[in-house]
Amino acid sequence: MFYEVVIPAAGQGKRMKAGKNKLFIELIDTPIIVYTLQVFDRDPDCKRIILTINPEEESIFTSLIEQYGIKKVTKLVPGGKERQQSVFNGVKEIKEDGLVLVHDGARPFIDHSLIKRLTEAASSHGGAIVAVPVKDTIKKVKENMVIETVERSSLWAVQTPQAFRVSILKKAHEEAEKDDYLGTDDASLLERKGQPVVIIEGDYDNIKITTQEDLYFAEAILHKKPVWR
Ligand SMILES: Nc1ccn([C@@H]2O[C@H](COP(=O)(O)OP(=O)(O)OP(=O)(O)O)[C@@H](O)[C@H]2O)c(=O)n1
Ligand SMILES: C[C@](O)(CO)[C@H](O)COP(=O)(O)O
Repeated sequence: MFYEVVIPAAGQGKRMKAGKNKLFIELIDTPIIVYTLQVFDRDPDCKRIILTINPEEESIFTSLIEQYGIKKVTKLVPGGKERQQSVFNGVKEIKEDGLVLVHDGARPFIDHSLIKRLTEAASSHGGAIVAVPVKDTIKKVKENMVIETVERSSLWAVQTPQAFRVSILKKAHEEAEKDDYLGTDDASLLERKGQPVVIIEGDYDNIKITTQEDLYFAEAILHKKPVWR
């Protein structure tokens, strides 16, 4: 299944405390965002990459795309204050009502077989996301007091890519914008309107590089599975 991918890369990396967009931090010798871009650039099913960026970082992105020979980035789109706005700005660039994947620039460790399973599920259900079963016990806490232990067997830690029919995702974003609703992932914009979303079991290696600790997890993953090198 052919698809287009929107990669939100316009964040500030505040939790990384690196004083810059964390996507430019190098893992071994290559910036995080390059690993992510290369996965899709090398996927024959990927028709094009739409990258949403902070316009002040355009020259950095442009030189990385050139230096690493990334071919499928057809558009650098200005991101927004929130991830959701960055994604929507990217989705608006898509004219055909085919399949679109939304994938965090901060998640470099995904592979083509998982993408294939995801796009097949999305083409028959309208929306599909990657997730892994939660391993920790999760509790709801209020003012430092535990108020509820959440039944773990039904909990999944959601990742990206998230795959959708373009028209369904566009409508969900339009409605969320109209309702001033902000979600932390794109699937939540469909869920709130009763749209079906299926889960595909992914991989614990598919981490989102968010805080300093994730950098050494990431280097360990790269050494274990150099497929991304
Ligand atoms: N306004 C935003 C916020 C986030 N992102 C992107 O969405 C992905 C997931 O967001 P996150 O991991 O939270 O990145 P940051 O927002 O940069 O991190 P922080 O919240 O720590 O600032 C990242 O690739 C990030 O670049 C984006 O395009 N636009
Ligand atoms: C979309 C996501 O990666 C799914 O887990 C996550 O919600 C992004 O959250 P962030 O705070 O924008 O990184």
